[in-house]
Amino acid sequence: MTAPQYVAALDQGTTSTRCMLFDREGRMVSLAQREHHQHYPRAGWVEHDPMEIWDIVCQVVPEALADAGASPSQVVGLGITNQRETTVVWDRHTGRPVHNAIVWQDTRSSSVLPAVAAEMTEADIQARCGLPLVTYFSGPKVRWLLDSSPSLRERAERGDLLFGTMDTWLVWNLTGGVAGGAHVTDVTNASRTMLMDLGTLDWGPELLAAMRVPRAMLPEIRPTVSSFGTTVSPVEGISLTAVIGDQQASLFGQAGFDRGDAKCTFGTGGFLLLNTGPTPVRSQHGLITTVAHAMEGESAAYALEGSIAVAGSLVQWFRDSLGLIRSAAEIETQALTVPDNGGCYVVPAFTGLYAPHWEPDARGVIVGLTSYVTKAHLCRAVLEATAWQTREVIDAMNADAAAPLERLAVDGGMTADNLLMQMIADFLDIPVVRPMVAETVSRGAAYAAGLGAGYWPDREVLRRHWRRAAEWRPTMSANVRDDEYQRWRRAVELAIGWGA
Ligand SMILES: Nc1ncnc2c1ncn2[C@@H]1O[C@H](COP(=O)(O)OP(=O)(O)O)[C@@H](O)[C@H]1O
Ligand SMILES: O=P(O)(O)OC[C@H](O)CO
Repeated sequence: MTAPQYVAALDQGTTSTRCMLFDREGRMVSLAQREHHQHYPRAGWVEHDPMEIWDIVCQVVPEALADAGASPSQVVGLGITNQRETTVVWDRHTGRPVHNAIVWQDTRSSSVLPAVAAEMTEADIQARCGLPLVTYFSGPKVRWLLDSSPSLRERAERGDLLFGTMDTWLVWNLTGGVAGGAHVTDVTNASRTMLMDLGTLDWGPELLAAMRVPRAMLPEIRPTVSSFGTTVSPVEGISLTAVIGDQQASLFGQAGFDRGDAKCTFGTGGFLLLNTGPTPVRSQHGLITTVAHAMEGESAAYALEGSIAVAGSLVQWFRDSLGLIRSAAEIETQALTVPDNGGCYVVPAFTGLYAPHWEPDARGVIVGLTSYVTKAHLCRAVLEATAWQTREVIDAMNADAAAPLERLAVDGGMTADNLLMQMIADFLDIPVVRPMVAETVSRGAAYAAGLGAGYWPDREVLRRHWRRAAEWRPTMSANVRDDEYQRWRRAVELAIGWGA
């Protein structure tokens, strides 16, 4: 009997790293997962230790293989998916990072934005890369790092330092590191750096000049599904056949291959992506333009994205910083004990507001407090904050897109919360559907890697794996919805500018 074959996904996320193996029917056969530390050296700064993350990768990949009883030769391909924008700079000779990774949520680069804007107008930047000039993306983070030390800039210009998002850092280490690791990224990750020109899908010289990023430190950009090398560590001989940013991966994992397909992932943040097909669509309503995926030999598919910085992380803050709940799931049990928010609204603008506002100076507010308000009302307002933020990005998406979304496909850790899913259906006034497998990020990376390895013949086969697990239909009256939305908007107005 021949040994079974699998495809693997390595998902390096904001809070944890997971490795999963999938079989030909798209079933997950093993999972290994570890969390890494979050470092908050100052208010607004968020860092990860790239060496800790690499160590975790060295644990979870062999563990996932062992869990499935599989040898590396039984894995036809590995797909890497990752938290996007998070910036790593390391020395190509020693393999050591020169600084902790600067995480996508980190706002320290606000200090360099005026200098960038002086070299290139915001409108020009957005026209070239599809992104607003804010701290979220990698380019300003690299500029902050190199501006912070003349010696780092000198080493970067000499070609001694390498830049990468998490995918690049991991592929370089997986393929040998200082002993000849591949310095590569894929087009979805590159589209988040603010350094890639959306027209050419290559590094844009004008953007590099504005961000003062030397070309010598940048990886080669490849299609999402293509050859990224072969692993030499922590296990030998697995082909890296796909790399894809995690939010694009969940669109792919929900079989969102074609124009008009959309999904929203609710994890640390919330990310709504609409596949707009082979032509980039420029938003007039505060969404960003990004690459959805690119298959070797085909033109790229683009997406409109509505990014919400704080979704599940508000629940974590309630649990870990305020200690008001013991587990994330308790937010729902508490919220279910009251019929409404008691007049209270939470706008979690911890790192400013992302789409559709892009207000870096916004800060979190809780409004409507009276002595009537209890912990349960606050818990309800926490969940409503995610649902209203989703309504704002859906409104922007519907205003930009040819046709309004008729239903919303969802995934991510927060979709375990039935009350939240019902709120989203109510606030958006469309059905919300959740697929059977909520692990759509890893699934998307596995799909891409499996297509690259010829494990699956085409995307049609994968589309058949999608199964609906649950659906929530709107039940709220239009009057209540409209009144509540007005109150939410007033709360948002109070948040905007608070941190200026
Ligand atoms: N039952 C729940 N209700 C509300 N939020 C939840 C629930 N379970 C998990 N979460 C939130 O979901 C997030 C984890 O989701 P996950 O998709 O694993 O995130 P990520 O991939 O961004 O690390 C956490 O921020 C957590 O607070
Ligand atoms: O790792 P996640 O799931 O929090 O996703 C983070 C996003 O990629 C940030 O853009």
